[in-house]
Amino acid sequence: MPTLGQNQYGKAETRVVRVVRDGAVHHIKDLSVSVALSGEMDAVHLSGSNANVLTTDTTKNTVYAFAKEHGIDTAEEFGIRLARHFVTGQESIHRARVRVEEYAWERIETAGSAQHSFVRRGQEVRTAQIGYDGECWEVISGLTGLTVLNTTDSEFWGYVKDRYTTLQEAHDRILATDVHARWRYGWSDDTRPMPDWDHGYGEARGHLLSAFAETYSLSLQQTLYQMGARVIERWPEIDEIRLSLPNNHHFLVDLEPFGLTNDNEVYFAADRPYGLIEATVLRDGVEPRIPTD
Ligand SMILES: O=c1[nH]c(=O)c2[nH]c(=O)[nH]c2[nH]1
Repeated sequence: MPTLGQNQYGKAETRVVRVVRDGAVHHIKDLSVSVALSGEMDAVHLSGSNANVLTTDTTKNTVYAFAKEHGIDTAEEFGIRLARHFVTGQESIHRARVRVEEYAWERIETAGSAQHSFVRRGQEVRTAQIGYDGECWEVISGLTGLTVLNTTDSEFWGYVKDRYTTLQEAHDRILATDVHARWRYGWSDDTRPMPDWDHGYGEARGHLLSAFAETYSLSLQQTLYQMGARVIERWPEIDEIRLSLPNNHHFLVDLEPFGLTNDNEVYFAADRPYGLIEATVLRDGVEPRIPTD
């Protein structure tokens, strides 16, 4: 009989919006929560007994009930509360992974006094992944869709040239990317105080942006390393960071047919294909744990 390998189950992408009404001033949290549980699940796969199964419908309901009962402070705190509940609440469940995406809303400031209108903040999404096995915690926070661009201080030359190479060397190019970053906290033991998740997010985001802006880049790879290294050097709570950076190519348009020069002024922004530059940056002596895919 073939062997059952790794398995997990749960409700994916439960969308929960929690409104807190502080008089006329309202606050909003908008999350997508994906739960994956694993444990003693041989029987459900092999014999069809559901006796050990906490249903995915229940995991969805728990997300909504916890939003009401405990509120949503940070994505990380909410994920930790859920993971703890599933692992400690059911004997058959040994491990929980909770992934959270948070969509940021900003208040629309108006002349009047209304405090209940919001606008989505760009494409940026905050992410958190919580792992818990009943003993150790693993918190990987991050962001996607943070789009950045430098109009100078970027070169790319001196690369391998084979018979298929046509790329022209660039001594002053646009460098643009959509930052996808995941960073892993050293915190894993809940007898120790938890990091301040919101503060950590602000620190990591700020260091990523300042390193992107301040690096004179000879390749996106070099910029990536500088961004990751800056987070590791400046934020001691983070042990590992993985960055995935698409190279959003900006090609100079040939204006010669129109009798015009193009002195690094007019570009064609290509959306695909794109170079994809990915790497992990680690604190010295730390083992990598963030998945590479
Ligand atoms: O920063 C870059 N790194 C590359 O590896 C690469 N390859 C390429 O075609 N353009 C670029 N730019």
